[in-house]
Amino acid sequence: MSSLYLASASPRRRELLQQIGVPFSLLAVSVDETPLPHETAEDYVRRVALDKARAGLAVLPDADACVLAADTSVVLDQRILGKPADRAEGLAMLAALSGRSHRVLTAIVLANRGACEVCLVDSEVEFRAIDATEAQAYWDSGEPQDKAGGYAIQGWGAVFVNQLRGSYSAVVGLPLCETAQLLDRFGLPRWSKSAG
Ligand SMILES: Cc1cn([C@H]2C[C@H](O)[C@@H](COP(=O)(O)OP(=O)(O)OP(=O)(O)O)O2)c(=O)[nH]c1=O
Repeated sequence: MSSLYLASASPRRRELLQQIGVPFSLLAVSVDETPLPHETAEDYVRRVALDKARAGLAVLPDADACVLAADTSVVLDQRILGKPADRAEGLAMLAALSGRSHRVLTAIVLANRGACEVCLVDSEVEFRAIDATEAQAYWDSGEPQDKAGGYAIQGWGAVFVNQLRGSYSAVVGLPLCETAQLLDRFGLPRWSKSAG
């Protein structure tokens, strides 16, 4: 049976994959995450996830192994919100997200040397209004800094979310239902397959 490498430095993705009982090793990859001019948000997350998977395949220690990679972006009015570069950008993101709905796009890629599958998961998150004092306190907590859109639904940021339509695990960074389906297609083990 071939082994699986997760091409990610995200502790969230690692924890989510562990949650469904998948044996895997980690691969460190680094790709350029700058959006291309006129690129749609959907094309952007797909491309970046594919780039991460390709970068993983290029450094695979085992030629028969598979690579899993993902990319998550918050999208507001077609605008891609990545990780905030600094406090000012983080506060501007929270102000823009306050009191309205946005989309969270997560693309996952599972690939080996002979096959490559991509899946895009689109979720909608609605925030209640956030005032400036609360936004500043939230930024100062340190939680938003390495998160797309400058918040974490799995952390203190949960208090902003009054509605979610879609996949909670996709918003956190790895859609588990779709990931399990891809793993099954590649014949890779997860809890229900290995049980018994
Ligand atoms: C919206 C949202 C994002 N995030 C995180 C998930 C991702 O780690 C991060 C989006 O950035 P990504 O570039 O998708 O991932 P990453 O750089 O953290 O990790 P990798 O090495 O796999 O490229 O934002 C949350 O943890 N919670 C949330 O609610």
